[in-house]
Amino acid sequence: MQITTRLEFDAGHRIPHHKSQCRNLHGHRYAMEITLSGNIIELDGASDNGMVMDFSDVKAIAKRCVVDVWDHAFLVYKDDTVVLEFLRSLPDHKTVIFNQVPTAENMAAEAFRILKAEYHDTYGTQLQLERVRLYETPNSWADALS
Ligand SMILES: Nc1nc2c(c(=O)[nH]1)N=C([C@H](O)[C@H](O)COP(=O)(O)OP(=O)(O)OP(=O)(O)O)CN2
Ligand SMILES: [Zn+2]
Repeated sequence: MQITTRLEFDAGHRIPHHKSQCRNLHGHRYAMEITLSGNIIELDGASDNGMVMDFSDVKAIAKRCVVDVWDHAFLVYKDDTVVLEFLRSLPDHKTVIFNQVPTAENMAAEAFRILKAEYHDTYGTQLQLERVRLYETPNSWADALS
């Protein structure tokens, strides 16, 4: 069985050497879909009986580990020195430094890497993270898969 839940956040970024307008500083309303697989919990009386994992618990982990970190931050590539220097000049600015250019692909891969370690198979139901889908716009997304 697979389940998917969706969270949204706002962030700024740029793609430094992009051939077109994405080299400019700009932002997106990102959406992130988390897909988990596992057997359904069968435990009479448990809050999550009949679920792979409670959606609220799936979201709480994704929020704490990724969304709250990236929301209303500027996501900057570590070698984008001119922008990094500028961001460092702003007092208390929320900046997240990426080891790769913050494309939808690299963001999905980074979110997957972070979250994979956070969803634990506590009931022995083979629970595991299957996919992180990161929408950069309503029309374009990247999938990081297990
Ligand atoms: N494979 C990828 N291509 C592009 C990425 C990316 O992360 N992966 N990112 C960008 C830019 O960040 C840009 O902001 C998005 O590009 P684009 O789809 O052209 O933007 P639109 O506003 O035209 O998108 P709509 O879907 O029409 O709203 C570029 N390419
Ligand atoms: Zn963009």
